[in-house]
Amino acid sequence: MASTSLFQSLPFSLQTSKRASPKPSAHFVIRAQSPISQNNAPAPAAAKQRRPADENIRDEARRVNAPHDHHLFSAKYVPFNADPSSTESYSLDEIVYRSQSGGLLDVQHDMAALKRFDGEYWRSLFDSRVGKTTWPYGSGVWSKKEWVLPEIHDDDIVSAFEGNSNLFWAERFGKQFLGMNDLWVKHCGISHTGSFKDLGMTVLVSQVNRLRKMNRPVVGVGCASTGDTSAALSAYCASAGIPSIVFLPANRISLAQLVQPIANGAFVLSIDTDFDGCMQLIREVTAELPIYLANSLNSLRLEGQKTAAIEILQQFDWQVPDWVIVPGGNLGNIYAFYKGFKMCKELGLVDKIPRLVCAQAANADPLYKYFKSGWKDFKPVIPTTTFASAIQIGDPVSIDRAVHAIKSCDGIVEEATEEELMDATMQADSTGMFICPHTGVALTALIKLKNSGVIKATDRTVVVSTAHGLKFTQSKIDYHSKKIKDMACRYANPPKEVKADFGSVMDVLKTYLQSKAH
Ligand SMILES: Cc1ncc(COP(=O)(O)O)c(C=O)c1O
Ligand SMILES: N[C@@H](CCOP(=O)(O)O)C(=O)O
Repeated sequence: MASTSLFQSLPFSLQTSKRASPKPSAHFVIRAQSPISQNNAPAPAAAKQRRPADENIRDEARRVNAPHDHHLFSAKYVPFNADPSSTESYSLDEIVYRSQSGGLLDVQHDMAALKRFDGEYWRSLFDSRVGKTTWPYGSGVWSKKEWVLPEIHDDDIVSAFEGNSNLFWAERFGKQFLGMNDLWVKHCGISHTGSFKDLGMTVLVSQVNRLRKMNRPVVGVGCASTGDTSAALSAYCASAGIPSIVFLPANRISLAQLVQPIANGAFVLSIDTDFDGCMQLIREVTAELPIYLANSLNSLRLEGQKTAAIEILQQFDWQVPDWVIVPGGNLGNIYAFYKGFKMCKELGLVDKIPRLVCAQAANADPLYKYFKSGWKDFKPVIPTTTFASAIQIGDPVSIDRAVHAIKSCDGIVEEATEEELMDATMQADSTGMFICPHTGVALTALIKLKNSGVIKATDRTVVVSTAHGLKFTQSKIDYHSKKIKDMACRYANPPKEVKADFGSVMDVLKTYLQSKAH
């Protein structure tokens, strides 16, 4: 449709958006009743009427959200980083994970359609949806629906109102350990299933829900997992009544992660191999059976994950941090962050993007080695055991995406030894956080880059925390009990055993208080 006829068919607020930057409503902005008063000053928000008792929030969305929002914007699969002359593309309703040449795919949005609205429009729209229970925009992912899966019907969305996670000012950690004043932790792990995977899984499972309603051959959804993808997949599938199948490397994931898909009713296969072995198997299986692939090889997932980057900008009132540090394993997330930041720049919400750091465990560091070789020679590695077990991955499926992201933003790859990542985790915990070992990997990268002068004391820096620390309690217990072989456990804080009498309790307390007195 030509842009002029499109604009003619739309209500006032949309037609004038380029010039007037209208304030959108909490629902989708394209509605006949514009909230802009005649002199263009924001009108006071009218109190929303409580919906009728027999109506739920999905019904309300069906009644209130304008029908236009499904047709204005669109997205399709294209080969990742394709030559501009390539015409290869696929509808998001097709079941396809690879390009004709066997390469990765990417979700490409109709940027021309999105650019009909200026940066101020998008900032206001996204800001207007935060902190609400409006379906589906109460989710931090679906509050950016036009940039995620624009064509899906609100009715098909499967959401736990994920996202909108805390951007935590790490005041004491920054000051005490780094001399930094502007250090932040984006707590993506404080989420429905305890990791950032919820952000991508709501998108993927929603699309599966749509495909099943269209009678596409999808009987179940499957993934290989180091624990977090399977937890998210099983929860979202259970919520939509869709069968989920998870391939887990036997004895390589934490108990808290293992129990999640079991409790959510997934079909759990514990397989005697590592993650890379499970990944290979699920790829073969999904090529043969009507099981939809839920790993980040499927580029739909990254559309949800990229909203964490947009959220960071939004939480800084659309100011851009200098650095964002992301732990990397299968390497989808580092690209998702890059894509989120890049879209914000391209669509005029911000004028630059941050430099990204991808942080890997030294025991599973193929991207780090590639970076250090000057991008000369990529070789998968055989990873060895790491406390950051969710990133124990030697042959990451998104290697090309990660390299593109790092190169495009003048990024850096760092790594952390087991002792470094555990010490950093415990140091952070000692300042009131309770982080997972993967976040410890990211903090180690920060410590190294700060010590070498690459990151400056005044740089605004965000460390992405990818999972909840409560999923990894065993590693913390081992550390605090000083039970880890060849590790000094310098920050261990073991409980003091004390006899059950007043005198003994008083003695240990006096000694403790003396050690703490200034
Ligand atoms: C807790 C946690 N952190 C980081 C990662 C790394 O993310 P990615 O695989 O997208 O690099 C994963 C999964 O791989 C994870 O589960
Ligand atoms: N850490 C992941 C590994 C798989 O990554 P994915 O993003 O490709 O699904 C997990 O938790 O399983």
